This record gives sequence, C-alpha cells and structure tokens, in this order.
Amino acid sequence: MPTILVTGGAGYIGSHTAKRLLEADYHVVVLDNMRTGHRWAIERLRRLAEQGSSQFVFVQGDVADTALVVRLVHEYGVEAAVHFAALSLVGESMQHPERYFAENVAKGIALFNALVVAGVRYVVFSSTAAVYGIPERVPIAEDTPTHPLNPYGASKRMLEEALRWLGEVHPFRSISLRYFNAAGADPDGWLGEAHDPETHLIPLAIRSVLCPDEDRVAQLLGYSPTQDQPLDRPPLRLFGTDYPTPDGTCIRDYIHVSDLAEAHVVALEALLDGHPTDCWNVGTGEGYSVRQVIDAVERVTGRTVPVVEAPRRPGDPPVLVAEAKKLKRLGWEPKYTELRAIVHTAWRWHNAALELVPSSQNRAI
Ligand SMILES: NC(=O)c1ccc[n+]([C@@H]2O[C@H](COP(=O)([O-])OP(=O)(O)OC[C@H]3O[C@@H](n4cnc5c(N)ncnc54)[C@H](O)[C@@H]3O)[C@@H](O)[C@H]2O)c1
Ligand SMILES: O=c1ccn([C@@H]2O[C@H](COP(=O)(O)OP(=O)(O)O[C@H]3O[C@H](CO)[C@H](O)[C@H](O)[C@H]3O)[C@@H](O)[C@H]2O)c(=O)[nH]1
Repeated sequence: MPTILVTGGAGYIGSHTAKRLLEADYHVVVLDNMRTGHRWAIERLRRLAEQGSSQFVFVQGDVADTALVVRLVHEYGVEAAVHFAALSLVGESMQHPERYFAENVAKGIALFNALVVAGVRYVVFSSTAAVYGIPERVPIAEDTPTHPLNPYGASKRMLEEALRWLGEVHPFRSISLRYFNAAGADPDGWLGEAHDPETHLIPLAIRSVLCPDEDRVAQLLGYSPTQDQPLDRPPLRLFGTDYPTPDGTCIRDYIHVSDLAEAHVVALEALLDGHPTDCWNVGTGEGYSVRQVIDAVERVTGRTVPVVEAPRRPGDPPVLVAEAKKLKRLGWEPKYTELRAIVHTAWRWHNAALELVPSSQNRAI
C-alpha cells in the first residue's frame, strides 16, 4: 500500500484521518510541529499501527522545513500527502491576518514546493466552507463563487489557487476538501476534539454542563481544578438570535469527523486513480440551528445547557449547508446524519478521554 504524508496528523481532524488511513492499510508518516497537536493522539495511532500491518512514523517538525519534507519523501517513499497543518481560528485571523498568510499560505506553498521537488504528485488539502463567505444560495454547490470574509478563509482560497496552478504546470494533482463544520469524535473512543482555546459550538456546549473534575478533555489539555486558576465555567454564549432563520439562530452543516476522515480516503483514491485537480464540499446536506445543537446536547447529556444570549459574532453567515455532489458521485455517503448521534460521540469522548491514555500521557505537551 502507498505511504501517505499527513501534515497536522496530531490534531483533531488529522489524527482521525490518520487512523482511517491506517485502518485502510496505508502506511502513514505524520509531520506535525505540535503547536496545537497532541502526544496522546500520536501514541494512540502508534498503538493502532502495531495491531495491524501498516507502518506508522511520527516526525516532529514544520511543514515549511523543505529539507525535512524532501528527506521524508525519499526515506519513506511517500506517494501522496494530506495537508491539515494550519492555524484555523477565524477570530484570531481578523486580529492578526499576517499570521495566517505566514503560517498557512507561505508555509503551505513551501510544503507544496518541497513535494513537487521530491516528486510527490498527489495532495489532498484541508480547505473550508469559509472560502464561500456569504453564499448566493443554499445548499452551497461546489461551483458557487468564493468570497471569503476573513483572512483564514482567504488563506485557504489562496492555497486552493496555488494547487490549481501547480497542477496546470507540473505532473501534480490535488483535491481541496471544503469542510463544513467538523464535529464529534472517533466512535471507538480512541481520539477526539481538544482545541485550546476551544471556539466550536458542540464542545463548548458540552463543557458548559461539566463540572471541572468531570472535564477529561480540559484535564488532557493540562487544566486541573487543583491548579491556581480554577476552571472558568462560563455559560454558553449564543451568538445572535435575530438571523433570518426559523428560530433566529445560525444554521450549520455538522459533518462527523469519521465521515470527514473517510472523505480524505475517497479523495486520495480518486487521485491515485487519475482524478483531475478539483475542489469538493464535505458536508451532510442537513442544516441544524444553534438552538437545535443546544437541544441535542441537553438530550444526550440529560443536563441543562446554561445559555446567555449574546450579539451576533462578526463574520458569521446565517446559513451554511453543503451540497456534496462530487463526493457522493464517488459513492461517499455520511454515516452520521443525525445531530444527536454526532453529539453522542463527542459526549463519550469528553467523558472518557482521560482513561484512554496512560497517566504519563495525560497532558498535552
Ligand atoms: N475544525 C474544523 O471545523 C475545520 C473546518 C474547516 C477546515 N478545517 C481545517 O482542517 C485542518 C485541521 O483542523 P483541526 O481542527 O484538526 O486543527 P488542529 O489545530 O487540531 O490540528 C492542526 C495540526 O497542525 C499542526 N500544525 C500547525 N501548523 C503546523 C506547521 N507549520 N507544521 C507542522 N504542523 C503544524 C498542529 O500542531 C496540529 O496538530 C486545518 O487546516 C483547518 O483549517 C477545520
Ligand atoms: O460559543 C459559541 C460558539 C459558536 N456559536 C455559534 O455556533 C455556530 C457554529 O460555530 P463554530 O464556531 O462551531 O463553527 P463555525 O461555523 O464558526 O466555523 C467552522 O466552520 C467554518 C466553515 O463553515 C470554518 O471552516 C471554521 O474553520 C470552522 O471552525 C455559529 O453560528 C456560531 O455563532 C455560538 O453561538 N456560541
């Protein structure tokens, strides 16, 4: 089986995709600088590989280290890359756009350059629905014009364009996957979402109903109620109740991280089979409002989410729902279309995270 370079494989979506690749018998080389990645995720992947026949290698380093990337390609016979490594906080990108152009655009281009030089011909790239900005119509088709509203979305759009031109000139093809809202956790309980800071709705809603000593994910990230700073347990802020939607709150398309991981395998196999360079949406086609998410969290946890209504968050489009025609044409179908099922996997992860790793691994680096 081919060897796949997975940049950002110690992070949320990258680790779930690396797991899926190992399960599909690919060999995996993870390159991650551990800026937001997790040692425990790497340890879980290593253990998974030991149980099967795939080779798993973790290298701590930066995607912009051209010599390192070229060496890894040659040493491990890398045939394709899946590029997750990036900064992805929309709010931060509005405050420090230069960071997003340096970390995402400049480093992404350095990586693609190294891959082309080393002879890698296939890349699957983590793009985002944020490239569309406020779409002309919903569900959003893949040929919808892109007008990103923030430097984060712009940085992803620029890399899509760079990939397109690399494909025009070199024997090189790519698929950019425009994810909608990644959510949930590995149903086996091996991996899950642990961003720091966390900005996403589902993990924040779950954390709002947990006592500090119940919050295994916070403890994995190194917070503990015994530390000087007790865990802050603010209520969930509901950003905007006056949107032109049935209940006044924003509607999003929540795509389970395992379905997302599977989409990367489909994209990779399509490229290996000769598929041309393209951009594909990854979403379920089902939209849920913020209030519906809160309701799902309450039903799954059996607890009341403490909510305060807050003004709209700048830059939030009212409705983002995908039309994922291109993926579906290749046989991909999301398994998780029910919001409650997605939330259930996230709830399990928040409850179980700490028990999953040996005590020496119980903290992020
Ligand atoms: N989470 C979402 O809902 C979502 C939605 C759309 C797109 N995306 C994109 O998906 C990708 C993964 O997102 P995530 O939520 O898993 O993020 P994450 O922060 O959990 O993972 C990113 C990983 O990349 C690593 N990394 C960052 N910069 C690096 C560099 N220069 N060199 C090497 N490693 C580096 C980090 O250490 C981390 O392990 C990102 O590109 C993000 O923009 C995420
Ligand atoms: O504390 C919170 C957090 C979020 N929300 C609301 O919940 C919805 C979902 O917000 P998330 O922050 O979970 O996700 P976003 O839709 O803002 O962003 C996600 O999807 C985008 C594309 O749609 C980008 O890809 C981005 O990287 C990814 O995080 C939004 O309406 C947001 O306003 C709240 O009300 N309170």
